[in-house]
Amino acid sequence: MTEQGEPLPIPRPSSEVESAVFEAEIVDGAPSSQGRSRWQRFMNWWQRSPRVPAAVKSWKAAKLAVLDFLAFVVRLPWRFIGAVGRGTVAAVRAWRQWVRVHDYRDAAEQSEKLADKFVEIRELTLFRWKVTGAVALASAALTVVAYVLYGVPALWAVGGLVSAALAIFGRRKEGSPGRKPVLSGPRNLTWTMDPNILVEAFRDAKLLGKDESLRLVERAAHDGSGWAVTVDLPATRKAADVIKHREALASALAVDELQLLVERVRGRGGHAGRVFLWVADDDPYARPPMRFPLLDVEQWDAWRAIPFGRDARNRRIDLQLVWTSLLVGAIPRQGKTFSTRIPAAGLILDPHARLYVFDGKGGKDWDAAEAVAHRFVCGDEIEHVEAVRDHLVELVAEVQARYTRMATLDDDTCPESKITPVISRDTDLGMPITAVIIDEVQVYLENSTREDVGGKKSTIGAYIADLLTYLTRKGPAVGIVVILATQRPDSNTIPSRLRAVLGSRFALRVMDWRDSNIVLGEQMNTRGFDASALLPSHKGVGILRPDSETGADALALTVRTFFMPNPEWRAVCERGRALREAAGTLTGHAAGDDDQRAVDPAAVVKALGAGVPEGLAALPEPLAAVVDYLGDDLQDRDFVPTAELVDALDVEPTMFGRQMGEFGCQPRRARMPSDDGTVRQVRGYYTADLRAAVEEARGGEETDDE
Ligand SMILES: Nc1ncnc2c1ncn2[C@@H]1O[C@H](COP(=O)(O)OP(=O)(O)OP(=O)(O)O)[C@@H](O)[C@H]1O
Repeated sequence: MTEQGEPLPIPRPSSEVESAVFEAEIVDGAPSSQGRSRWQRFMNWWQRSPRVPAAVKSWKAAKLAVLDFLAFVVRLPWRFIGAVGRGTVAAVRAWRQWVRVHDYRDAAEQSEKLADKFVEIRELTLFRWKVTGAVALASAALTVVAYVLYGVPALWAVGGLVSAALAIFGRRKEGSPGRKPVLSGPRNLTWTMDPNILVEAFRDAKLLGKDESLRLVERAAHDGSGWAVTVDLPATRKAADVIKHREALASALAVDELQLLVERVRGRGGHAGRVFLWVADDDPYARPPMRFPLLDVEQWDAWRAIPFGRDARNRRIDLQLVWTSLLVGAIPRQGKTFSTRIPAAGLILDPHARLYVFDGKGGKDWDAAEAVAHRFVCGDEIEHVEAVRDHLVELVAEVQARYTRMATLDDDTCPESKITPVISRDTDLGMPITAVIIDEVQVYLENSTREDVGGKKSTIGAYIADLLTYLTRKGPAVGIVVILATQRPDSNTIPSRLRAVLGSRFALRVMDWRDSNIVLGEQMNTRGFDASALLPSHKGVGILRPDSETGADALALTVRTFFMPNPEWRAVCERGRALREAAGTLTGHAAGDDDQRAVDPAAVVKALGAGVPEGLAALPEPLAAVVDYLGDDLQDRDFVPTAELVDALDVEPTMFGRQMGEFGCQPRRARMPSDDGTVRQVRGYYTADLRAAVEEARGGEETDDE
């Protein structure tokens, strides 16, 4: 793939499958319809007939068969020697057991009659030794006679017969104990030569049963910097389970799990049981940093997916931003700011995109963006937090205004009451793609300064969370893109109602699987994606879960982001400014205009309040999310099962239980009718307890305030 090639949002597991499709589609010339139909009938029969060997059904199959045959011929001598060795060991073992009368001895031992049978066993042992001696002498005599009569060829013939017999005796057979060395050699890469080892690895990883096997769709081939193979699982097994148990499979194949890529083959040529495996030759992420491709382009279009990084197979992964939003989470120093600057750079290089850049860290990571940002705040003092709040209020009002304006546009200009590329670039309409990029967003969200929002007591942090939730939920349709980066993605910091609407997620290394799930979504670790398994040395490497709305069909993938150090970032920002100056789109802070637009705060609060119950903004998480979810049910229902809340709020059950406990809400048992009409005991919360906790939380605030 070229650096400037078409975007590759979803890694496609096998180009082989694709090429087969193309071959079938290219039709050269047009034979007469009768001739063609006869030919087609013949081809149809040829392809489908079970009597025609698969190897002669297509060029590809024939090529594979020839390759298989050549590989078989090359491996034959080694396999023969191996089989003779195994046969010798097995034959000696069998003879030893026989000569020592093991079967008889064991039977006597089990019936506790060993002492009675001692004499018999001894006699039998002696007899068998004598037979062994007689056979050995007879064989030796026969060999000598053959040698005398026929010379050296006789020795070769005897040797050949004996070794063939041993090889047959020692051939690999399923379930033949004693033929397998206890300590088999390292498995890594041996499976590329012998598919049986791959099958064994699947069995060891408990992905196949004892009597099940794999079907090789494409034999192992070196592909890029690793080995690739495509297999079909037995009908009862799912590719999703292999992805889930990637770590077990990596262990069975004796490679680091970061080296093993497992993908389900989807679409044409794929099905739910077809798995593509790729095993990197070495650590695919321990390579020199990769230059950001957009450094070489003059300008970019924010509507196009932005080159974000490369996966283990070095395929470019692009990130679609319009219509979605992004949450980046990681522990410090893993590359959070650097990876957030990648999508930001794509937007900066589009002169029609407008940027709101807020940096809660207050360092110099983002200061170059000041030259292009419509609104810019850098710092964590109260005046900075207030400025962020005011800019977001302005933007919420802008979203409302955009919806109103869009309703007046004719169907040709605005066919779906959604922004289009044409609308976003029309300066008269004033609806450019607008990105809100906030680094260390927790600084603003955690600010607990009291704030009166529409006559109700709240905090600035909670208000900013509400504003961001609104922008993330309602903004995409009118061209708003929200990008948030944080080192604390827990539900106390980023309320679950905000997290739930952030479509794309990117988790660099985090402390444990819980944190990983908080960024990537519930249960992602059990589906094989855990950002705590990334190595500290893997800076800029994270798990990307693209928004399903953007058409990505991979659930998530590990990506090494492009690297853009400060001088290059600065150059991008300067180019963005020059582009805006040329296009006449440099506005706001960058153009020296920091005046806030006049906004009706009541209208904004009303907009936020739509769908948000009274006083919700003042409630701490996860209580606010519970109240938000229950709505009128908080009064109407008596009891809510914990499972229902955990499911609806997308929260981690243990942490949720602990947090609810802090508000005095302890889970209790209640009897509830289930779907099948039976009554079951379930754990959950009485709404009376929840209402009391809400009262307490609000009352507590008022007391604090006094
Ligand atoms: N894609 C990358 N490739 C190689 N190195 C990278 C990459 N991204 C980041 N780094 C390195 O990781 C270091 C930390 O990056 P960054 O400052 O973005 O981390 P952070 O998570 O934002 O840290 P903090 O939380 O302290 O702000 C950088 O100094 C950079 O050298």
